[in-house]
Amino acid sequence: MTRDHVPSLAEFIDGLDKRNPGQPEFIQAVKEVAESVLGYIKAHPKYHDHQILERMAEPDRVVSFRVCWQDDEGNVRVNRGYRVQNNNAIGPYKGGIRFHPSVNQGILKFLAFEQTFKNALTGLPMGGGKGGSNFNPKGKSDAEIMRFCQGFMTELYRHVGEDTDVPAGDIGVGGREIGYMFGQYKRITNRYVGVLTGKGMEYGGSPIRVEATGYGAVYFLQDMLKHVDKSPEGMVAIVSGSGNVAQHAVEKLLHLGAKPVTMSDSDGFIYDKNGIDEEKLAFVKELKNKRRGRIAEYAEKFGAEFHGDGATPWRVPGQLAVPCATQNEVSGEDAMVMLKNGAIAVSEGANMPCTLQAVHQFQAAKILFAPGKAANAGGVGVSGLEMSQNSARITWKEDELQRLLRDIMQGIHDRCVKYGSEGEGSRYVDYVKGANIAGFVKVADAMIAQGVV
Ligand SMILES: NC(=O)C1=CN([C@@H]2O[C@H](COP(=O)(O)OP(=O)(O)OC[C@H]3O[C@@H](n4cnc5c(N)ncnc54)[C@H](OP(=O)(O)O)[C@@H]3O)[C@@H](O)[C@H]2O)C=CC1
Ligand SMILES: O=C(O)CCC(=O)C(=O)O
Repeated sequence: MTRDHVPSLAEFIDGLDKRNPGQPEFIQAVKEVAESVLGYIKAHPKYHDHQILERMAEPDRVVSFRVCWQDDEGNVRVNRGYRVQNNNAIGPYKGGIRFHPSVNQGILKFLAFEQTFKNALTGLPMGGGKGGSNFNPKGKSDAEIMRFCQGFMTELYRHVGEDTDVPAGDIGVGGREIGYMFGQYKRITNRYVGVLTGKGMEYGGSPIRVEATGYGAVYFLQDMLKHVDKSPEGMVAIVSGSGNVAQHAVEKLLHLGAKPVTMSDSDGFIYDKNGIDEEKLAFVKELKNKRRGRIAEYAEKFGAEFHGDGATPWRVPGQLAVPCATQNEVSGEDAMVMLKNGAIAVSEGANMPCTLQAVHQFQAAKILFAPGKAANAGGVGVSGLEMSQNSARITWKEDELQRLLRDIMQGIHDRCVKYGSEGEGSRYVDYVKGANIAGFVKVADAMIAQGVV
């Protein structure tokens, strides 16, 4: 690539594809960003001179390791663990750990790349990383989970630290797993530091970290609606997932007077025409967080519909959609049906839940569409605040954190509007473009200031 030739999208993706074979999710995540920023790079040649996008799309480091553990029958089991440290131009690497059988290097590279932009959007000093393992926590006993977490941290501890890389939870990793990993880090290093976020309140956690991702995604939805003089009150909301993010998205939708009617897990989804209320949500929390059961039980208990065989809820009519399960759960076809059914706003609680085809459908229809790197940044935002509290060895009050989360989400919305507005005479904001350019500029300027490294 010559210095005076900014690559076309096709040229850029062709090179990326060749360098990253068999990693479709990573290519997809980078392509979505490249679609937004290549024009901006053309207009600001310093970013091309410094090869910023090419550098951002090549992780600083990918660590892969063996995790050995023993199951309850005494069998030795082997899994693969990873940490992808994508970019630390604006702060220590930061991002969750995922335990799911689908985890591979390409999926973690996509998540670490997204995280770099997301963390920049929060306005806090955090670089981007992500880790995980192909370990399947489903059906494992508590003792097996503990032994696996200890095995995972026995290698990971060399690569993380409160000023180096600070992991947190993600799919399959919640408070229980963070506790076991924190205990093992402390045992190996004999140091009591904020090396992980999402910790329990008894040992350095932050108020509202548990709620922050789901609440934040709904705050972002509220801000997008407010920008066009609307509010979520009275609107029907389609939610997927039933884990941490989905539960708190449903909770905040209820606070704001919306009517959530669906939730899901990998077996299928429930459709409750009467609406999921506080009491029904309390049942889901107990089912998923304590008994670790399946969402189908909701349908039996409350007489709602259950659609099995891994069905997703996107054909259920509703004005609002908050996908909170996993990547690529909303196809282009789903998007068409949602638009036909009257969807006016989509806020991605999960990371990249919409395929690129779905994103293009929403952009073409000019509905309100918030990409995950903007909409679900509340979780990592409060993680950043947990890091600050740990450094100062204090815990702030819950209402202060509630206020700070609201401010962070408002700040992200404003940054998206700054770079994603269509211009005079139009109120339409392309939040994908806005989030990508705002995140890019912040990281890019820091990289340029720090030289060719
Ligand atoms: N936790 C956080 O703070 C943040 C999470 N996110 C993103 O939000 C999403 C959900 O995370 P979180 O709620 O923490 O995870 P949880 O593990 O708490 O819940 C995940 C939910 O998604 C479902 N799910 C997972 N994988 C699949 C799949 N392949 N197909 C269908 N359903 C699936 C799970 O069902 P089942 O139990 O059957 O697998 C479960 O209902 C992820 O994309 C994550 O990256 C983003 C920002 C922060
Ligand atoms: O809280 C964190 O550090 C990261 C949360 C996360 O994994 C994400 O934002 O996708």
